[in-house]
Amino acid sequence: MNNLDSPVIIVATKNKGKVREFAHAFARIGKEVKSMYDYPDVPDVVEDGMTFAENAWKKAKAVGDALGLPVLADDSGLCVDLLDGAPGVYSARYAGEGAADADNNEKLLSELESRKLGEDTEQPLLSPARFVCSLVLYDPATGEKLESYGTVEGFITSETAGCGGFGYDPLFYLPSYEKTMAELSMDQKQAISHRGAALRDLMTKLGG
Ligand SMILES: O=c1nc[nH]c2c1ncn2[C@H]1C[C@H](O)[C@@H](COP(=O)(O)OP(=O)(O)OP(=O)(O)O)O1
Ligand SMILES: [Mg+2]
Repeated sequence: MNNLDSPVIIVATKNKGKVREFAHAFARIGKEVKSMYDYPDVPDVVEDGMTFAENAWKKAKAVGDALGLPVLADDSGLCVDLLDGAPGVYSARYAGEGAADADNNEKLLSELESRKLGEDTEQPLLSPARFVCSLVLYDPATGEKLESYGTVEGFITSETAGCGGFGYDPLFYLPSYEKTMAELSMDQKQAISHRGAALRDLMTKLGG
């Protein structure tokens, strides 16, 4: 598998936050990122897998085969201990199909608050949680598939803070920074995030 030799990396995503992060990461090694916004005719992929890895593979396979070009797919999400790992693979549609990030964040807080009835709801850190990212690089010419994985541990906090990042970042608190993920710079997020870790894992597996 040597498709990272190409000057253009196609990422099988319509998430603009992911596109920004991949563009930033790959720019460091002189690569341009294209996304599904550059290939509007590629149909949406049904993400009905039971795991992040399964969904990443579904996206990579469907888009790679449709384009006849190597692609990178990302399936990621948030797993919250107090919610037994939810929203997990349902993170993007936690508040319903087509939900906006703000709706999902609100749903997360209301679910956590309802679980904590009778306890001290004033406490700012509601539950330990982790972000998870599965990446799949797929080359339809050879059928080769390379998988990587990354996580980051934190806590869900009771009030949103910060306007960087995307998704659940404003509620994801990192004790070592005393900040939410949305208060970090893109470089800081990349250094510690599930996506940054999965990208480093991928680079290692590609041999550098
Ligand atoms: O770094 C992150 N910071 C905050 N939230 C995040 C992050 N990474 C994933 N998430 C959340 C957002 C979304 O609710 C779900 C991903 O769902 P996921 O299906 O992988 O992506 P998506 O539907 O937004 O775009 P696409 O499938 O086209 O890649 O997890
Ligand atoms: Mg999705």
